[in-house]
Amino acid sequence: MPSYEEELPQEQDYLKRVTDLARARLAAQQNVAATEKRKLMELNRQMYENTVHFSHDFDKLTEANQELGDIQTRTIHYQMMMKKLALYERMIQAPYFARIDFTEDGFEREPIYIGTGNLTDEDGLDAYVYDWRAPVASLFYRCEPGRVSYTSPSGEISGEMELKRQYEIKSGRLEYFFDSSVNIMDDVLRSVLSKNASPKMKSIVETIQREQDVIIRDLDSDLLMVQGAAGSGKTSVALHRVAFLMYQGVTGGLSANNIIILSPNALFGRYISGVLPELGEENIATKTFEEIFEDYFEGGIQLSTRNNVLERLCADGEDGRRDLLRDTVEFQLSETFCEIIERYAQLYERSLLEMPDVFYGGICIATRQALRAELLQSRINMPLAKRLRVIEEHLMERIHKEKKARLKELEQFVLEHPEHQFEVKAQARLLSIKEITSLAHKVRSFTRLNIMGIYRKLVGDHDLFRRAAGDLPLPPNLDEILDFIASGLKRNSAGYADGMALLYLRLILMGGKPSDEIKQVVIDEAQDYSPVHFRLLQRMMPAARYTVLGDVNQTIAHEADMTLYDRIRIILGKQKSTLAVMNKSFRCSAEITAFSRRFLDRELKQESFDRHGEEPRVRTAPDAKELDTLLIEDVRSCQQQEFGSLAILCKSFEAARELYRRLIEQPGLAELRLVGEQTGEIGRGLYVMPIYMAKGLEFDCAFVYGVDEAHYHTEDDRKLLYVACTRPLHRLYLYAEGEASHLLR
Ligand SMILES: Nc1ncnc2c1ncn2[C@@H]1O[C@H](COP(=O)(O)OP(=O)(O)OP(=O)(O)O)[C@@H](O)[C@H]1O
Repeated sequence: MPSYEEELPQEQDYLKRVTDLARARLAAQQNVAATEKRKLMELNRQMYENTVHFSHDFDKLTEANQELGDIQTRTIHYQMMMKKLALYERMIQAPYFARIDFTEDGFEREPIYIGTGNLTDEDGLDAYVYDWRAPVASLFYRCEPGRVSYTSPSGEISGEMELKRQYEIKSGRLEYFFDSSVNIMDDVLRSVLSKNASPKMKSIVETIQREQDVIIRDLDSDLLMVQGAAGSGKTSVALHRVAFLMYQGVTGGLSANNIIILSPNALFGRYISGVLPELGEENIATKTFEEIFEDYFEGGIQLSTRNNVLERLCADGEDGRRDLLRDTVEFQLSETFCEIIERYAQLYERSLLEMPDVFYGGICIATRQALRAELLQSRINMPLAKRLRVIEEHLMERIHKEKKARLKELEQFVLEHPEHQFEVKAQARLLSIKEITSLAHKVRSFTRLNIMGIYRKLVGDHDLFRRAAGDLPLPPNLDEILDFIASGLKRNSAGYADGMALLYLRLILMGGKPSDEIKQVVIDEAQDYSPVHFRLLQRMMPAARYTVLGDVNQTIAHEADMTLYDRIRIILGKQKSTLAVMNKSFRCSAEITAFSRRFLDRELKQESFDRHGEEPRVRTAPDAKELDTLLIEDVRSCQQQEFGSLAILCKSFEAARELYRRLIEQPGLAELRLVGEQTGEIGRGLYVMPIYMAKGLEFDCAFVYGVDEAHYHTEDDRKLLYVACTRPLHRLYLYAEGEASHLLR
């Protein structure tokens, strides 16, 4: 076998060829792109001038419309050019990170260099670098040298893998390379994981693990679910999978507007926003359910956020009130509540929707019976709101038909009553307009649905609620729950759980907005969603495929176990569903993972990647002042050790704010920042925040404050501690005033 020194010149030579080629490509593409840009700008200018000039000429406007189509096509083409330019720029810096030598049965040995994009020669026949998403690259992630096979679009391909090599290339220079075995791969991963946390999530393309790769490349499942321990790479896998599905775009797969990523809050959305661009893909906007609500209600109802509910559930307060809020929210987001809303919607249509006789000029143009008959005869699978619109149109047509005759009557009326302002015809027309306007208003009072009003009627009338529920199981404290909901409803604003129920009611009564273009829905932190969320998605995007990732041990203020995944499968109703499990945590050191294990459901195993650090420490003090002193000491010590991101985690925002006020006074802690609902982004530095806002994020060091028995003693608290203790990569400290909670034992 040739030695490192013998191989080095060949490798350097290959790198030079590849970077030279990337440079040449970049230069050529830059010229083409510059010409294309000029053309596009010229077309845009012409289009603008023509549209202004011909704004009254229909033919010219049609022509302009066609031009607009051309511009859009050229813009897409231009964007693809820009993507290529970015790829060549990346390749000049580091064109590949791995190589495998593969001899396909019946062919010659071929070195396959793997990077974040494809690079071929001019005619596209010889590949210099393969994209990590190409089928052959899966050998690098899944196999050891020896007899191997991979799945390509044309079927299973077998052969011999002779070499598996990794490279460190910086600024176009080969720093070193090594031939990898399992142990060496682990060393590389250990070195990657030992680094400090970064403010934005990073790509893991060079160290994707076998079980992660299987999930990333799955093309068979309509519903792919992943239960993964904290820090096992769920979010990373989700984003690499999105990049993979977009790569399939070349062969008829997905573009950015075919994918939606649901994120628990805006802060998390921003944290993950760097990964796809780093992989050379367009970023995909993440959405929260609060934003989806806003898309439908368009500012008509102000919705309070889920974080707001979590705060009320986690903050200090009267236990009874908190329990009632928890019961209420749990019930509102449940399957039963959805079922009740569905039954209520039917009841509303059949017997609660009141339609009066409609009179015009003293004549009945439609009786209530006729209107009801028309409603029932209309297409039953059309949402009620649409059928009512048809009725409204019919009524207005009838009114317009009678208008002339009615005008004659009104002229006669005006003649008989001489005390009017204008001449007879004008006065009659004025009366006619007023009459029709008021009638249209009356018609709309029953053809236009007021979702908030309909919902308020349901939750405000206990008998009606029970009637709608029929034989469904109801909570024992239903009356209390309904009073609690009704008292919280305002005219133009709603709590988060009300909002989800309102959205569900709206989709049933008014139908969804067409969103056939969404083909893949990615849901991270799935354990935070309830049946209503999955039912909403099912109604909004029935044809989409789903990737759902969660950890039932990380629920906050509600219960979840492995049956969560069965329920998701049933609600989404997908034929081909798969549940994968990822147990190994890559985020925390082995000591932190071992410590966090005490908060886990025993049935779910959790392993740690073999990376070691200091043991977590539980610190206690008799009063808050002394406890603060210990905390400050630890924070300073971590800062001196050059840890860049530090988070002090409290049970609620209220507790975080109180601690913030005390600490900000301390010398040397001026950079401390309080993270709340309004915080857009967090970078390196020292933060204090509620645990529920730290979900999905990671820090070098975490300081979990206030873990005394009084604050942490329930099952919910146990899960909250699990979330908090699995945030740090390197250091974990916990602080209790008096005795620490028994949950820490
Ligand atoms: N194969 C890998 N190679 C390198 N780093 C990895 C790998 N898998 C995961 N990581 C790292 O582990 C950390 C945790 O990953 P990630 O946030 O995706 O986990 P998670 O399961 O979503 O966590 P949580 O349950 O807390 O939401 C990140 O820093 C990520 O970069």
